[in-house]
Parts: sequence; structure tokens; C-alpha cells
Amino acid sequence: MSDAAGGPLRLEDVSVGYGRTPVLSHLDIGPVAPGSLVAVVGSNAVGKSTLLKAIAGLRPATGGIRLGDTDLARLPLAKRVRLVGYLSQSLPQPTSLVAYEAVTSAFRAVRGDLSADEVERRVEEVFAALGLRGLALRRLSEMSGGQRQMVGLAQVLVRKPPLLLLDEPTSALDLRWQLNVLETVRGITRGENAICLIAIHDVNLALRFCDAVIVLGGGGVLAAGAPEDVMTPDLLRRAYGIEGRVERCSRGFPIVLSDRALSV
Ligand SMILES: Nc1ncnc2c1ncn2[C@@H]1O[C@H](COP(=O)(O)OP(=O)(O)OP(=O)(O)O)[C@@H](O)[C@H]1O
Repeated sequence: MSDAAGGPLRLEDVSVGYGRTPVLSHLDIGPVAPGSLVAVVGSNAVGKSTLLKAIAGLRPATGGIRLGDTDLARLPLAKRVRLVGYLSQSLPQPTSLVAYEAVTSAFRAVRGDLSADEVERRVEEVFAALGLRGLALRRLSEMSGGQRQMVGLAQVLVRKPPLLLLDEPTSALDLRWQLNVLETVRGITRGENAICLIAIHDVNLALRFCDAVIVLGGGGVLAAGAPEDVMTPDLLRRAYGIEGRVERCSRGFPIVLSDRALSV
């Protein structure tokens, strides 16, 4: 189980923006059950990152954002970091720390209550889960972008929060590492009975791995639900402005084939 109590995630009448410019208005999402991996998809600039930041408490929002009985918006930072793990779109800085130190120090900063042995055990566990042991003693300054993205993910996953918010965690990764990350995140989400919202551009990865999909568009939610129910040619047109097909692959998963960009 996660290190802190969670519960279902609910967003009620949430609005968020920048200055006087609204990005998302009067959003209702959920309840999202513990154990769920949920993709947040939609076109560029539609508000995926803004939504994750609002849930993480990094962007002021109006409305209710609750995890179980806890109002996340009103939570002091020290408590929020126990409940919410947020991975931003930007990669960790290429410092001279080796990966093992970077993950250990980030974990210690939020979990000063754990013993050194427990910290070490958890860091080793997350390196093994992500298949990162070979990188543990490499300096971040000597890593590729994709390798640093994996270290950033390890820094969040090691905390085992009941709510994970991952902003495009596979954007810098090759095909093998994309699968590895999605499989690992899904395993942790189920194993820890956590909730994970993952903003992602690769719709087919989302359909393959996620329990539900939230499609943002026009300042709100265009569609939400099980992948096979949500993803339709009409939705592809409305969300992305493309003509596309949704077919079944030989293993039974829905797969999107993009045919043509429609003129705007
Ligand atoms: N710091 C900021 N100040 C003002 N406007 C911002 C800021 N950050 C984002 N925006 C605007 O908010 C809107 C939503 O941006 P956001 O980054 O949430 O979109 P996104 O769906 O994550 O996009 P992408 O898929 O391109 O990463 C965009 O119009 C963007 O220009």
C-alpha cells in the first residue's frame, strides 16, 4: 500500500487559468477509483499540464479537488508531498550528482522520518522496478535526455504517494523504455492501490495501458471513460482535428490510425 491514506479522486466545478485567461472551466472529473491508471489526452495547449498542476496544488484553482476526504487545494505543502507525486514535463537538471544520489536526496527531502536503511531499500526497489540499476552510478550531467527523464520518474515513484501526476513521462523515451515505463507505472498503480493521471500524446500507448481516458478540449472535458468507449472517429475529429479510424489490433486492443489532418 501507499505510504499515506488516499481514496477516490474527485474534481468538482474546477476552473484554472493564467491571470484573467481561463484554460479549463467548470470541470467535473471522477470519482476515479484507487488502482486506476488514467490517461489525460488532447491537443497541444488544451490544458493537460495545467490540469495536473492544479491537482498538484501548483496552480491556483477554484472548485473542489479531493482525494478521499482530503481537500488537496487546502493542504499545506508538507502534507501534500506525502499524498501527491508530481512529475513535471521538464527533465531533471544535468547536475554532477549520480542517479542514486539524486533519487536518495529527493526522497530524503520529503521523508526525513524514514531510517537510512529504509530509504536505501526503497531507492534500490525503484531502481530495480524501472530497470535502472545500470545507471545508478552515472552522473546526470553525463546522461542522455531520456535517461534523465527516467531518473526524474524514479524520484517521484520512490515516494509511493497515493496520487501520481505524471506529465508526459515518456516524451524523451525510445519504444522499449516507453513500454517499460508504462508497464512499471501500471504495476505500481495497481500494486499500491494508487491513482495515476498521466498526460500523454501517444494515444495508442494510452489505449493499450490505461484503465480510463480523459480527453480535454474546448476548455473542458470532451469525453471520459473506458478507452474503447471514448476513442471514436468523431472524438478524433473534435479533439485533434483529424480524420482517423479506431480499429482493433490482433491482440484485441483499440488502435488509432490517423489518416488526415482536417483543415482548420
Ligand atoms: N505560465 C503560463 N502563463 C500563461 N499562459 C500559460 C502558461 N503556461 C501555459 N499557458 C497557456 O495555457 C494553455 C494550456 O497550456 P498547457 O501547458 O496546460 O497545455 P498542454 O495541453 O499541456 O499542452 P502540450 O500538449 O503542448 O504540452 C496554453 O494556451 C498555454 O499557452
